[in-house]
Amino acid sequence: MILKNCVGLITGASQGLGKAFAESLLKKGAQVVICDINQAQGEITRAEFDLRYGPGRTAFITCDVTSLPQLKDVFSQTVQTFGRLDVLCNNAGINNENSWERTISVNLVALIQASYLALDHMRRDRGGKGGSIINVASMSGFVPAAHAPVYTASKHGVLGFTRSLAEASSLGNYGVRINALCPSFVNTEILETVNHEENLGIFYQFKDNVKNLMQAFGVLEPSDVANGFVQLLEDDNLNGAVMKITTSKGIHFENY
Ligand SMILES: NC(=O)C1=CN([C@@H]2O[C@H](COP(=O)(O)OP(=O)(O)OC[C@H]3O[C@@H](n4cnc5c(N)ncnc54)[C@H](O)[C@@H]3O)[C@@H](O)[C@H]2O)C=CC1
Ligand SMILES: CC/C=C\C[C@H](O)/C=C/C=C\C=C\C=C\C(=O)[C@@H](O)C/C=C\CCC(=O)O
Repeated sequence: MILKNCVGLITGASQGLGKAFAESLLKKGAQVVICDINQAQGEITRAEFDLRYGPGRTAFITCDVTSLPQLKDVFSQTVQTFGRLDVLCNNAGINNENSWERTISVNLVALIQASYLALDHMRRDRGGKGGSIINVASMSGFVPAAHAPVYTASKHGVLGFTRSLAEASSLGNYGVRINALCPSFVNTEILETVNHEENLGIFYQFKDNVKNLMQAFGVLEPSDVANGFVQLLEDDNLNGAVMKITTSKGIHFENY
């Protein structure tokens, strides 16, 4: 996909990885819609992008991705504002074993809902122009995590859903590529959750285990992951791919 002039929608993009993904699209000449439950930070990020990349290329929409009406409104506003939708990145995610139902709602259910809404706009077999969906999973889709069993389950679900929807898209000639991104630990706010019992709940006793993992495996920067994000978008041969990004091996793919 040529990213210049494309339109990308990224969930949970007020900060962290989503913000880095949005910026990588802007650098390629695309237009972006960033949506997030954190309105204050989202407005700050939009203003920052307006200054850096010019006004009118970034829209921010406040949205709780677990609300289907709000999610539908984001897609409608995206097409109303920029005329089309070429890229969806399901990035919004939380790590909370206490509110584990919400963790599943944000990390998996909302990702599924948004993927289906994007397909409604993109599918060539229904008059769309095709497109690309990137679902943000995690290396916890491969490595057990005593501190976060439900978070881990949500990311395993993202991988299964992504690979299966990609198969459906291929067999059904949707013209939509659907791939997964599995970063190892990245220097963002979510890493802070390991220090809070309100996040880890009964698994707080294992907080040192995950800190040892971070020590062993290292911590990436968002820009390292954004490079993989762009590769998944620009390489039209990739559909159903599971890209891993680690400090030890960099960008590589799971061969199932
Ligand atoms: N930081 C890391 O070590 C890794 C993160 N990931 C994944 O990357 C994605 C992005 O997380 P990070 O940028 O690292 O953390 P982050 O906590 O900085 O960013 C998450 C963003 O999602 C937003 N968000 C949370 N719940 C939402 C909701 N209901 N509706 C809309 N937005 C919501 C937050 O406001 C925040 O802006 C997540 O899916 C996470 O699981 C995957 C592997 C490693
Ligand atoms: C607690 C913070 C919340 C979320 C951060 C993130 O989603 C959780 C990650 C959990 C585990 C990360 C494991 C990282 C492993 C590596 O970096 C690899 O180098 C070693 C593991 C497997 C090697 C297989 C391979 O690289 O293909």
